[in-house]
Amino acid sequence: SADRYKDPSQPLNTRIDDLLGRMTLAEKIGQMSQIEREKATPDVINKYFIGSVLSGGGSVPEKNAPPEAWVGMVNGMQSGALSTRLGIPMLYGIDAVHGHGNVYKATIFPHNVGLGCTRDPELAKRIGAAVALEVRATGIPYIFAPCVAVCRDPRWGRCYESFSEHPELVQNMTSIISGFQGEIPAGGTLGVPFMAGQRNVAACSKHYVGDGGTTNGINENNTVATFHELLSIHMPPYYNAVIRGVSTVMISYSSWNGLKMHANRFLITDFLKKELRFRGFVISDWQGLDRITTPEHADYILSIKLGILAGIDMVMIPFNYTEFIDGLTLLVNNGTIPMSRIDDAVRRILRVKFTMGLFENPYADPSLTGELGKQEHRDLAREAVRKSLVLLKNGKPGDKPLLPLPKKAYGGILVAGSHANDLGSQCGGWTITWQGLTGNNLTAGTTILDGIKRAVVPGTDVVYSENPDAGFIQQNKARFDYAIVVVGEPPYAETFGDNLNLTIPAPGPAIIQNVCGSIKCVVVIVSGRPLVLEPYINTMNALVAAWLPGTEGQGVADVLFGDYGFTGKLSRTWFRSVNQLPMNVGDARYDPLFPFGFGLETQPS
Ligand SMILES: OC[C@@H]1[C@@H](O)[C@H](O)[C@@H](O)c2nc(-c3ccccc3)cn21
Repeated sequence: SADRYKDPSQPLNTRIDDLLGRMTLAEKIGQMSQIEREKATPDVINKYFIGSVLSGGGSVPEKNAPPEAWVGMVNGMQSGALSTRLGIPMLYGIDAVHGHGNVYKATIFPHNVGLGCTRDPELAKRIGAAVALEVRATGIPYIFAPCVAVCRDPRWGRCYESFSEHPELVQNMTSIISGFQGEIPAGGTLGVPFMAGQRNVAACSKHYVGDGGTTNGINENNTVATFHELLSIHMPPYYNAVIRGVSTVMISYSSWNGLKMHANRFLITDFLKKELRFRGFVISDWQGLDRITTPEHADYILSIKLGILAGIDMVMIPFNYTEFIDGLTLLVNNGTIPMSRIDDAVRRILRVKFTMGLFENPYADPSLTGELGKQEHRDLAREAVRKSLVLLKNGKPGDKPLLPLPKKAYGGILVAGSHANDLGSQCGGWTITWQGLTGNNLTAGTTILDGIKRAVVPGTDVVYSENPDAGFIQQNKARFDYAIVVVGEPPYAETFGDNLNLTIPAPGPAIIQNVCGSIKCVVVIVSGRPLVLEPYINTMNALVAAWLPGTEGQGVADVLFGDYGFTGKLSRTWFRSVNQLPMNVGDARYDPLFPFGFGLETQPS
């Protein structure tokens, strides 16, 4: 019979059943294998029937690769997949967690901690749609986003990837999935994988489950919680993600009450697949199987057995693919893993690939390359920056408000602090490289200082000094109308961001004390999370949390100078001292410097 699986007019399950029925074990296991692009030559993809390829953080075809280079790379790999006996297209995945972060000149949006402060699910959806277009500009149809972690301790290095400590706010921001994948139309079926068309991407809600609840925020560690606490704090965003038709779910490195999530059959199969009726595919994290054992990779056969039997469908291997393929083949052939488990995994993978139209559209749409870094997307990102900033203080007690700042400053304006003129630091981790970069050469964007200079009336003297010394300040303190001090955290990702003291890195505190001690100042904090502020807050006239705004630094000036009012509200509790942590809204003992939901407002001037 003609290959019915190739006929898009056939019902979805007919296509899946027809194709599955034709597949050898090797072809099935190939579909469950995701490898890193460094290993993914067309020949390897063809020979091992590889179903998916990824770019790890910073893994690019060449430095500053243009969209065309990405398209060429992905299409080359795809040709390897389509030349196999059954011609099942491969699925290329990448972390587009605040815009297409790995790609030179992509629009970088505020990280999720800032988006949570906008309280604007519609904005998040618009951002998702824009990110989907920038990802498609590079020929990629699948992203490992959104992270729907409910970060309960800001000492966690990934707290900025979480929309909020409050599960309901995270649930509301899952609207970004409907931006990435498109909105399920009225009359459409909720709760099954959905993708509207070829200007959308398949999404991945991560990391299932409880990644944001580990002890002391230690990355990949243990989340101690009753089942009720897990369901009420960490699980809610997955209900919304599944209903919105999220195509995939990624498993967390962390453990729940001492059991590795990657080996948790109850939560992956019995709860996510059966109770929540998730119909897409479950993907491991990078070497997630290896890390089931301590030390990691100590018994890879055991890892494969536990992970696959738990219900993982696709494995982000990502390098030792022959070891994985051989190991899984052995476990099926010796009856340890039943063919029914393999068929469930492949069925889910094929459902996503058929649903997203990958069989009909395996190659990139070259007409979309112009979507990367498009001004319209940058304007959207700038709007998101404006709405994400939170005004925490505006004038000392008894003083009149300092913000909005006057655009005319007769004596001039002093701008100080490393983060005023550092595009990389304002973007944070997952930007160009995995850990992110400092400096201004990493990609295209505008720094906070650029924005300030463009906002003030022409001729206004804007003096930038990264770390002005006491002498300079004494000589000039009568000169400047006011100062803007921008300090914060360096870029980081994952474990590198774990931090138990959460102090503003030096010389930030000294700059605050030196400048604000002599000149009226507004302090802008560029960070992935709340930091220790209490010792300095009285010297500041005004204080703004800017989070990790991304490439559109002008959005900061837009609200500082009153083109737009401040509207942002804290998505996280701002603690007084790390000794209080973890401390979240709703806790019996709750004594924050600024509570969840706090944010002063200003009117546009
Ligand atoms: O980039 C792919 C995935 C990403 O989607 C996950 O959110 C994240 O947990 C992650 N960590 C690594 C990773 C960790 C350590 C060394 C090398 C890579 C890889 N990845």
